[in-house]
Amino acid sequence: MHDPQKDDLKLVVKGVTRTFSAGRRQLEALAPLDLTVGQGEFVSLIGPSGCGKSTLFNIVAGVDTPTTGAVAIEGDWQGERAGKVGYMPQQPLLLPWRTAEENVMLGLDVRRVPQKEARQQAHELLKRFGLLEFADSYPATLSGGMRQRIALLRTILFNASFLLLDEPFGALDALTRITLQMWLLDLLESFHSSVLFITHDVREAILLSDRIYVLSARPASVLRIVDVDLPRPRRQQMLAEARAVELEQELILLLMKEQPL
Ligand SMILES: Nc1ncnc2c1ncn2[C@@H]1O[C@H](COP(=O)(O)OP(=O)(O)OP(=O)(O)O)[C@@H](O)[C@H]1O
Repeated sequence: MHDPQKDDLKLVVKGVTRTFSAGRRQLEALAPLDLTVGQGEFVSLIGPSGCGKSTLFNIVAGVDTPTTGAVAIEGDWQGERAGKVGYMPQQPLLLPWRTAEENVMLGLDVRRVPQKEARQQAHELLKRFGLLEFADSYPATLSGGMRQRIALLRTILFNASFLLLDEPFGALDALTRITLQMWLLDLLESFHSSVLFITHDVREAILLSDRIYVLSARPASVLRIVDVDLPRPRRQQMLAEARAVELEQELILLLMKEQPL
């Protein structure tokens, strides 16, 4: 499958379905699903629990294959997926025997960057994003928010150009979450990354995204595509402005229809 008109897109998901076999039962996780992410775009997926978001991520990352349909990264429908995306799963594992800096270096180790260069790059990144004082700390001594920052830097060093982030702030308290949202925006601005992002938090999706795909209950299909027409750079206070409140209401109403009682 080849569509030259879509070659300038970072990601094209076309007619993707995924059906799991659970014993003699068939479990349909994804209905035919289409979505795109443009170069440098931040796109969020929001939908009810268990609708199939992580399944879609696994397919885009190349960890799983679709039952039907296809995925293209940078216009390439056939090629190997692995290595083309920086994928941060819901519970990213930091290696407990490695310091924060050595964990950040992992993204480069996988790409076989020489140790000295990897350490230098990791060090620079920790410094640029305000984490240098934690460089020699082990994960067990870091707060949840700090661990997520380290995991995000590691993902960026693996592949900064296209990131799949599966609810990276889901387990954090509200204040830490807000701080990390702003930190992430700063990070992405430096790298001009394209991002596909999963969240359950409507306000988070509005603050960060250019576009939001609202997904139905399982099997996931696209209910609506919402353009977030708020200016950038984004600031937390914008969420109180009339347009943001309007978007929030629109999204909540859509999601409530999909939520089982
Ligand atoms: N390997 C598998 N075998 C069988 N069923 C699976 C498999 N992986 C996922 N599922 C099922 O597919 C459905 C979608 O799961 P998925 O984890 O993609 O949802 P999700 O939207 O990411 O959920 P959440 O929002 O809770 O993280 C669920 O019913 C899940 O039980």
